[in-house]
Amino acid sequence: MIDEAYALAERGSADEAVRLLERSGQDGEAAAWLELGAWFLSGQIIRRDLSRARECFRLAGDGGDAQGATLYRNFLGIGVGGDRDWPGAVALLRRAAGTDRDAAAQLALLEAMALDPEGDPSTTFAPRELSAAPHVASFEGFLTAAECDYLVNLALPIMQPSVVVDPRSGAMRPDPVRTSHAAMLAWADENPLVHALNRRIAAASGTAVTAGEPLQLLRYTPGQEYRPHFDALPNVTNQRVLTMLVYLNEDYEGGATSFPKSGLSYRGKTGDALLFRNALGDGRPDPASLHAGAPVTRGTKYLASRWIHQREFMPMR
Ligand SMILES: O=C(O)CCC(=O)C(=O)O
Ligand SMILES: [Fe+2]
Repeated sequence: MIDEAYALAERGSADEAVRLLERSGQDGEAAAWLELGAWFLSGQIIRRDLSRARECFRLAGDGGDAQGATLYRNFLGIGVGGDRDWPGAVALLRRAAGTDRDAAAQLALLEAMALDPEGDPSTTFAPRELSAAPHVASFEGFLTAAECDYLVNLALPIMQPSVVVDPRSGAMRPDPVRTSHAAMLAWADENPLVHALNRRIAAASGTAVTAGEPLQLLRYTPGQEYRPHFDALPNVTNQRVLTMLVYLNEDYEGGATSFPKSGLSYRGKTGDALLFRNALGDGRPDPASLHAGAPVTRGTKYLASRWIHQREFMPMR
């Protein structure tokens, strides 16, 4: 039936393909709702419609599809395709935790956090200033060791060679400047635990959580590095003004984050975070923000990286 829907869409009958998936969904085929939700989310076969995607994932989950249930819960926790309902997302997580090990792991970590009813940290963060130009600050013990382990285990099965933004075309492509592997936690992978960590990053950096690009989890094995580069992009109107890095482990050698213009070099312990400013007041890249991840010489370095823009990065409706 899903093959049939694809065949219809390829022949130009996308509306008919949608109706076919809807009919199978109504007949109890939960996988049809999941498929249709994916179509509405990607926008490749039919026009992107995030609220319809969210509704399809809800129907898939209600029909017993575990992936649909996960996607609906993630969208509810973030606020994609409709109102954000944090208590609702946590309640769904609690209901799933009996049979779903990942849901149980998320719930245990969330319950150990001091969060307000919206999922924002109820504590404040004290940065330690490391350098004024470029502006760099650290937050020691920003994530717990258990939170770091959770992120590493989440990333391992979905790691891909890292990409960079091509400054001419704007497209993402692999480049020898960045030889690590990375997992990008887009909305579908931004589960309530990841979302709570993104809100912690937003609170500590004094930014809106919607201004962040998807959290990236990076893995560097010996010889891999991120050569000197700027996170800020030339000629954009919604600049990547800040970067937050969180060091997820410490049992490796080499791999320090360094700022060649100021001579600052930082190697966080497990759970430490580094926040730096990439742009000048007017949004132009700050030349002093040049930085690098030095080659790892032994062991494996795991890092979480979040690029933060001036305004909302991607509309959620
Ligand atoms: O690996 C590092 O220490 C630097 C990572 C980095 O520069 C980035 O993710 O933008
Ligand atoms: Fe960077």
